[in-house]
Amino acid sequence: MATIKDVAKLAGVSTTTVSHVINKTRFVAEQTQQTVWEAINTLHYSPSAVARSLKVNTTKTIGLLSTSVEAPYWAEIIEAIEKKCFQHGYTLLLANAHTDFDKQRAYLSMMAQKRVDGLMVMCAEYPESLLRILEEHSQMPMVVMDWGSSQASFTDTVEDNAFAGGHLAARYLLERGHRDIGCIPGQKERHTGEGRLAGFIKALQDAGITPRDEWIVQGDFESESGYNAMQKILSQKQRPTAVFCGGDVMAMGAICAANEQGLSVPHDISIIGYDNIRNSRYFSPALTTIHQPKVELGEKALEMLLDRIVNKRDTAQRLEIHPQLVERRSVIDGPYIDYRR
Ligand SMILES: Nc1nc2[nH]cnc2c(=O)[nH]1
Repeated sequence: MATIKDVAKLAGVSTTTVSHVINKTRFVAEQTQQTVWEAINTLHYSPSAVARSLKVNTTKTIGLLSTSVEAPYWAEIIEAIEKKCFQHGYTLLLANAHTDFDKQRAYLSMMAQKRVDGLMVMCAEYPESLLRILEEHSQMPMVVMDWGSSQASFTDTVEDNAFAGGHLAARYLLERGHRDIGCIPGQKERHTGEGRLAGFIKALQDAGITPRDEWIVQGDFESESGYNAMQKILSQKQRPTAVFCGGDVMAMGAICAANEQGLSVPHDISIIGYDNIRNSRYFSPALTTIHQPKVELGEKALEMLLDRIVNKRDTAQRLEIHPQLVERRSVIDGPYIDYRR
């Protein structure tokens, strides 16, 4: 592989001049620049990022400590981050730790050793042990993307207003004349599980309805859990007329369970999801859902992190995104439509 010395020799200049041409760090005469680039192209020389990093003390690399890329929700956020990183000339280093603490610790240490310029964190669950090691690594500029309203002085955060989104979903069902409403939330340990459920419960209580425990069946954001939870809800003597699923993928499982029991969504039971994953428009029926601004979440988080890196900001910032209702075909009017308050 050609080295910078080979390029300098072929171009008849010093290695310092080659370096200045590549990095545009000092004026070099037009003709000399051209000779150097011709030598670079002839030798297929590729400048060493390692050597550059040692010189300028940045690696132009962003680390992402995440959960998985398997679920569409994560995939859409990570895609947005990766695109933005590319636009800004950064390489994204992806570390899926699957809520495994040993893996999270190992990856954090690798990111630190690789001298990433900044760290994005999307670990889904934040037990004390994880928070402690994140704080231990807070010499790296950091943004935590899914930690809700939690405030920490060592990192930037993004508030996704999960409570407001759950409230919005339940309010919509109430306004469409449903009062017997079930829920399949994601894990309580996750802000998107607990926050969305809390908003749902509050909306029912505000409408004078006591949520029925037997209609709130725990899911885990996977389609199988939505399927099993819906089977459990439908096996009861009295059934709800509508169900709020705390994630679209669980809604997909729930629709499948209803269909297999000979029920039609929305005519026999209405279903509303959350996330507005790309494919939810192609569910059968097209899913009414709460839009989580995933692209905005990824982009805003990265921009906040770059601000920390480039402008050396060291005070914590918090940005917000806001969920929105997307009406499609999986909810119809319930039996109380004429008695709405
Ligand atoms: N799969 C998955 N989807 C989500 N949507 C919102 N939160 C989550 C999560 O933790 N996992």
